Amino acid sequence: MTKLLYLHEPSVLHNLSRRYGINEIYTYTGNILIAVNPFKGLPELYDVEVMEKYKGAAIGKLSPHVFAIADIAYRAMIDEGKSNSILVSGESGAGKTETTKMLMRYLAHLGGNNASEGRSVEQQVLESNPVLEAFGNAKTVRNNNSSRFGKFVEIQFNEHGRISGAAIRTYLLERSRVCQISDPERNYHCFYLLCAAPQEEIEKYKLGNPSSFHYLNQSNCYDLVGVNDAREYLTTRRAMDTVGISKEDQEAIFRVVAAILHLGNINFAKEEEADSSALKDESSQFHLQMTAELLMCDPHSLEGAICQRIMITPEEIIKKSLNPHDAAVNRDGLAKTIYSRLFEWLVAKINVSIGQDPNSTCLIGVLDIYGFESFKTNSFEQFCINFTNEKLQQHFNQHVFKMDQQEYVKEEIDWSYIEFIDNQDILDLIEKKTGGIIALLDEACMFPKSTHETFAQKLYQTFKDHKRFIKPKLTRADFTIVHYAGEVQYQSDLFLDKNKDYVVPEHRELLSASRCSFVSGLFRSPTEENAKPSKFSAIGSRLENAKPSKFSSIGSRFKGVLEAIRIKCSGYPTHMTFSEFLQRFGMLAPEILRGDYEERVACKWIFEKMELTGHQLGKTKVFLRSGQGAELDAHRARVLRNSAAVIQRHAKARSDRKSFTLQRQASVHIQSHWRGKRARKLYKEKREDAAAVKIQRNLRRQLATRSYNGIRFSAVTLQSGLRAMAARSEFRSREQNKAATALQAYWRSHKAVSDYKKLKEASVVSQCSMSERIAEEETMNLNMEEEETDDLELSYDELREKLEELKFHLLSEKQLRVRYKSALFSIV
Ligand SMILES: Nc1ncnc2c1ncn2[C@@H]1O[C@H](COP(=O)(O)OP(=O)(O)OP(=O)(O)O)[C@@H](O)[C@H]1O
Repeated sequence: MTKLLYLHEPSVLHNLSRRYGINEIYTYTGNILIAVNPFKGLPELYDVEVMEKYKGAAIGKLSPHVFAIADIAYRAMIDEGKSNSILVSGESGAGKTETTKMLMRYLAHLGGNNASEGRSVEQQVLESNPVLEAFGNAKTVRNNNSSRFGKFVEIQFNEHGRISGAAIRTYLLERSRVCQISDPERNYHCFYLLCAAPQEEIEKYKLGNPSSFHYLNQSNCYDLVGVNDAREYLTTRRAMDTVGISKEDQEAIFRVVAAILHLGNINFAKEEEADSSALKDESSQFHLQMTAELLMCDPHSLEGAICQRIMITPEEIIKKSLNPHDAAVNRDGLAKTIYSRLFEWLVAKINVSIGQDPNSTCLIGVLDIYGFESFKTNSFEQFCINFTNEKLQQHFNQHVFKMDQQEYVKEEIDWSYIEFIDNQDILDLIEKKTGGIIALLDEACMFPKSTHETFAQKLYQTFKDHKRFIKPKLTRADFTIVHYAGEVQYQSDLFLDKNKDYVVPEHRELLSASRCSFVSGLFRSPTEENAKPSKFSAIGSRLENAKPSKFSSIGSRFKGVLEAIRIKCSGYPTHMTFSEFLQRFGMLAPEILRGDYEERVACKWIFEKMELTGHQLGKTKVFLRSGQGAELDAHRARVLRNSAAVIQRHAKARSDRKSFTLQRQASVHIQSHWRGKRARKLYKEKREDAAAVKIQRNLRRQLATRSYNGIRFSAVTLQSGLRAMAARSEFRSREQNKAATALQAYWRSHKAVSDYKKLKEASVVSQCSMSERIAEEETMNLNMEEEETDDLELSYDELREKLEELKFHLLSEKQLRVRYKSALFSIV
């Protein structure tokens, strides 16, 4: 925004709307971040990756973002060891609460713990939100879940930059809402939640439809679109459990909430006696009974505390009856007191549950407070809110501008006075100890006879010539203040009642005597105890404490934004002493640092080297134009980055070398082991192979031997078989030969026998024939010669001899036969 060529409302608006059109909802204005509510989820804008990107990133390097603001606050806290605060401001519905949550999420991301021991602090802060919202938020015209209180969340860090505790402080709870609402708004969520509670609780507290209660039926809005009150009731109960509120305390809390609803239904009627009132009807009687029952106090005392007022005068104590109107105002006062005490109790309980770190060195505060408000009807709440914003604006002016200009004079630098809206006169008008609006209001509250009209008259009288105060025409009790952001007309009618924040003594007496320790405990705060009964702590005067320690804001009323841009562009927002400057930026020119130069000269040289112009060098300080600090920081970051790179390179090289050597050693070790193992394995394998070869060889040999033996055996067997066969065949053939020989012999002998027989037969035949022939011849011879008969006889003898020879031959044939038989037998 500070770089816009023309700086006026249209160009700023145009810039914002163009950026909004491309979902760039954030815009920088110097160190202020303007956030435009997108009214739609942009989850990609807030995820963890985005957080990581913004971690330590130089401002302006990335798109403007709420994380960048949190990052600056955190880094500054770590670097300088100083606490920081971030102010989140804007009108209702602008997105303050959402932005606060984002800031806390980012801070938790940077400094969060691992939460190894139960829930982390940041988690507990976020978990307490539903409780705070149920009791401190309500539907307004602009926001269905509008926070009706200001909040300062203090996140404490330990020396290591880790979150070590947190505290929530609340401001300006809108008390009047408890008794008064206008259509279409709602009262605090908790009333509707309780009316939607489970049936047994409804019966226990004698509740019913919200429309039956005066404090709720002043508006026609009972339900919220998309919100289920019954479910929200259970969620709130669960959140109460988480925060550590016991079941008894929870029961007491809702009993008190129910009592307030019944209290609102107690109505009054005029008594016969002037200026006195009594309960209007039976219904009021019932509600009084119920209120007393729920608050566990005496119903008569309750009635007395509402319808009467005790006046303490130096002479005596007077009990004054109140008229019905005043009794109703008194009743509402009691309701508001109880409710605000209840809210304070819840905040205190949450703080105990979250836990503070007493040793915390630094903190980051996030102040979530309404911005400037101007409505059709502006009452005391708007007055307080606008006063707060005036104070914040003053702080901003002081911080950025007023103090600067004083410094310029002191440092004798060249500068021209820059006009700026100094709101000191408005602050004087409001808060001046004597005669300021708040002082006059407190004064009016102290006088029983004062009315808002007498108060207004006093204002008109006192400030008739004040240029920031206007008495509007045609009104008797309104007044207008010209705030830095514009004119606002206030209606003073409820100023007195709303400013009376003191607890009426009768109310305190009544409730501190409650049989319920929770209720009596609400009215037993040490500060209250010490307070004098006649004094009260007016809300208006208490506001002065709302001061953040350092200004770093997000958003502002539009006029404030323009003013901020203008101031940013015109002055010298950054100053630092020469030595601070040299300490921070000396590294940009180390050669100068090494020389023994005067500090001022050294600073000048650095500017020359960086080719920066527009700055100023005072007597002891350097004054930088807007953006020059960031520019120098960017150079410094570059030098640091480069140095860091060199250091890292060396460190990495060293550590790498070391780890390399170690690794090498280790790998050698491993390799040698490996080789040894491998060698052993190989050797083993070889041995196994060799053994296998040997076994195989042996086996083969065995096999060969066995088969050789087998073959030999077979051969021998075969041979012997063959031989036996041969022998047998030889033997057989010999036997056969023998037999054949025998046979032949036999055959021959047989043949010889047969031949012999044949021969014998032939010889017999021939002999016979011969004998016959001889006989014939002899017969012939005998016949012829007688003497030849003797010869024949002789020849017969001879024949007989021959026969004898043949017989001999026959004998030998027998022998042959025997021989043959024996030969035959041996063959077989
Ligand atoms: N950054 C955001 N992204 C998306 N929606 C947002 C964002 N900021 C605000 N909203 C929407 O706007 C609504 C109102 O925001 P929020 O309650 O934070 O306003 P507020 O300024 O705290 O209002 P009030 O002063 O009334 O409490 C939220 O409920 C949410 O829907």
